Amino acid sequence: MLFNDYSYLLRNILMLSYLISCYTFHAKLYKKLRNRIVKMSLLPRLVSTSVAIADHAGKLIRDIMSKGDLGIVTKEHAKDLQTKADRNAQKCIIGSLQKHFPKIKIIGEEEEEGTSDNIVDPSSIKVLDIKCPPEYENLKEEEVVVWVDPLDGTAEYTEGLLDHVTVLIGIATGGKAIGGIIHQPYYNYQNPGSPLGRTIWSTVGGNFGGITLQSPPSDSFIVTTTRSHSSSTVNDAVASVNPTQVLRVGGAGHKVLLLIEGKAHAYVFASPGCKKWDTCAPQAVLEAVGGTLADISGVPIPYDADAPHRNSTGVLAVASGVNFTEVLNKIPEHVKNNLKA
Ligand SMILES: Nc1ncnc2c1ncn2[C@@H]1O[C@H](COP(=O)(O)O)[C@@H](O)[C@H]1OP(=O)(O)O
Ligand SMILES: [Mg+2]
Ligand SMILES: [Mg+2]
Ligand SMILES: [Mg+2]
Repeated sequence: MLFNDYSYLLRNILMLSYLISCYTFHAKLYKKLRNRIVKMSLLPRLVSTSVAIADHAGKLIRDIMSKGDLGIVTKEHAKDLQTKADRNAQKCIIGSLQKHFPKIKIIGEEEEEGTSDNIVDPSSIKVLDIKCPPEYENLKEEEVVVWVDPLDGTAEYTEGLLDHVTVLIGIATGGKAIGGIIHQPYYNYQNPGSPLGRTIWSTVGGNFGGITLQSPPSDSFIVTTTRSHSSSTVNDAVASVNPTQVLRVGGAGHKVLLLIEGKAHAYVFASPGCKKWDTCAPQAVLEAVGGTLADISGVPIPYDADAPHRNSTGVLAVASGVNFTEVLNKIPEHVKNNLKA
């Protein structure tokens, strides 16, 4: 009896010391990771944190779709939709960015402000191997503008074209896009067994991750453009660059991923429909891999806090290795002038 009591006590002591050592180990690891992220300069810290935030927003987007009540409303016109997923993802992204970076300027597509629910837990932030170009080593929060599109490809989301959907977080300073996060919440959704969703990140002049750069075929010229916001000017611009194939797909983020993965040579959108939150993150990711994105006349798009939200002069982008000027020179004057008017 006495022996049993002792062995019971001994077992409990061993168990308790095991639990304490596990706790101490994890607490030390957590502290080490936190210290690493706190010691990083602002740009890599903002990119690493935004990757975790975009992943979390992607989960919210999938949850809303799986529950089936999308809460669709129209905004400025019949083809300008908003769902509960756009609203909830925006609240999560803005709330989380404000909590971690209180002094940065954040401009989001939707009216929703950040809330304290669904804030990204610091333990979900992984320290990624992000290179900070030397000119941004001493960047301050007050100098940064973040353009947020909580759900790009809303029309396609409502129609079940789920791989067209992305979450876009674009980081800008001095009017330039310098970092981007593109999260594709439904990547692989048609390949059960493969990991669902992926996140691509970049710093311009630094590095990128989450995607493998591939060159488009050299014996064709594939153009990607809108599927849900077409017009005669949009179609004239596409025809003018003599495509061998036209991929009409949704979302600015999705189209730029096609350029990076070698599935298209150029993205041509001669329409004032895209806004700064549609292009900032895609531009930063595309430029980090050697591609180019500007307006339909080749003029750089400004990303300062006071820049007009609308990209009224359209979008023209090419994959890495494609000559931007050659494509630009084929865009007719009447297309450029239509957008200037
Ligand atoms: N006419 C428009 N009205 C509202 N949003 C537009 C319009 N044209 C483009 N967009 C935005 O730009 C993205 C890319 O355009 P498209 O898919 O037509 O090529 C769209 O997914 C949409 O972003 P969002 O879905 O975030 O509202
Ligand atoms: Mg929208
Ligand atoms: Mg968008
Ligand atoms: Mg959107």
